[in-house]
Amino acid sequence: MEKDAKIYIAGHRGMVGSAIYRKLEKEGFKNIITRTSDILDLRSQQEVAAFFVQEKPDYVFLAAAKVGGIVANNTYRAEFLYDNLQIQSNIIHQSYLNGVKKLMFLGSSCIYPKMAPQPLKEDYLLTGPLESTNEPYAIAKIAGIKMCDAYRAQYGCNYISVMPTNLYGYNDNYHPQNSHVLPALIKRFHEAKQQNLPDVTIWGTGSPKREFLFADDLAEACYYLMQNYDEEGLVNVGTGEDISIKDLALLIKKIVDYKGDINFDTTKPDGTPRKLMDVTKLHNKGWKHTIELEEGIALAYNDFVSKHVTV
Ligand SMILES: NC(=O)C1=CN([C@@H]2O[C@H](COP(=O)(O)OP(=O)(O)OC[C@H]3O[C@@H](n4cnc5c(N)ncnc54)[C@H](OP(=O)(O)O)[C@@H]3O)[C@@H](O)[C@H]2O)C=CC1
Ligand SMILES: C[C@H]1O[C@H](OP(=O)(O)OP(=O)(O)OC[C@H]2O[C@@H](n3cnc4c(=O)[nH]c(N)nc43)[C@H](O)[C@@H]2O)[C@@H](O)[C@@H](O)C1=O
Repeated sequence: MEKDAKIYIAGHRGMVGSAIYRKLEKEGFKNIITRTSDILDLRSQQEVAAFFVQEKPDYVFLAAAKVGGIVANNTYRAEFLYDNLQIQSNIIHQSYLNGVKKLMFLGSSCIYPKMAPQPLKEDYLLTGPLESTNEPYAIAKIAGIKMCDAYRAQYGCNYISVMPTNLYGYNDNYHPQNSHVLPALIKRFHEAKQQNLPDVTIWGTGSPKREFLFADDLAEACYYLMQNYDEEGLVNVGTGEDISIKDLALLIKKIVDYKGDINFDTTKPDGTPRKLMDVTKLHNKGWKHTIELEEGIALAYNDFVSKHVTV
């Protein structure tokens, strides 16, 4: 990307979009364009078409999506399918019509089959049934990958698909029901400490394993791949290491310095037992994460405390 190129970050107020924005600013890009969802509803074909005709961006980071944790995905199944299909279809198609030079589509590790062998290699896509709690979201994300590939095959568009593992970091969503596990537990342990509560409840059995990447590391990877990767298909972005939810809870408890007990609400879903990314392809392309989990959680916790997040 040329330093004066016009770059559109869709979803720039979100956790990932804001990290990409910071990275591009740090690298000296001055022509970054953004719109909040109240100004531009990316589900609207008319609004997105008018925006692309007006702005004619050179490059697009597609980091806008309907996003949430296991319960949000399972509850708002229609919205996770409709919103994500609309947002990504509108942006990808208008990018084609308006001559965007390169587009990055962000998917998720939940696109892989629930019981796929571990670690998850890129070619396990569409080899088995999906995890039911996030099937609508995963179907939308798989459609996004296939749409990028179809526009590459038929029209020669340089659209790439990046599959991040579970993310956390600055500007995360701390909603008690709709967030992902890591921000949910930061908030719950922090509030339990403040209120001297005797215990904290964790959803599920604690046995599922997840891999976590700090959002600023993902932004570094996105920037690197935008410069150095031009292939069809998908590329995993993660750390290649995972942790059980129980051990994650113990780590957050330690960082927050909460002294009470932990118990488990097994009426809540566990989701996929494990989804560890195989990051061989990413490493072979020349990129590796730098922020380890304990350091990243401390950074996210400080961000949470500094903003006195309320929901
Ligand atoms: N968080 C995670 O653990 C993971 C995320 N991802 C992917 O990364 C990407 C970014 O996720 P993340 O940053 O966490 O999500 P956030 O919820 O933090 O941000 C999503 C952004 O999308 C925008 N958006 C949503 N709906 C609309 C709409 N109808 N019109 C316009 N803008 C809209 C929002 O804009 P506004 O603020 O203006 O309302 C928001 O800034 C997504 O594609 C997600 O699937 C992948 C793997 C894991
Ligand atoms: C990124 C990814 O995010 C979603 O999938 P997920 O990996 O299952 O994400 P999660 O962070 O919500 O849960 C991880 C694990 O943690 C457990 N857990 C414990 N206690 C809490 C808790 O308090 N909140 C949450 N949310 N989970 C908890 C929870 O029961 C589960 O076993 C997808 O829907 C999909 O959208 C997607 O791509």
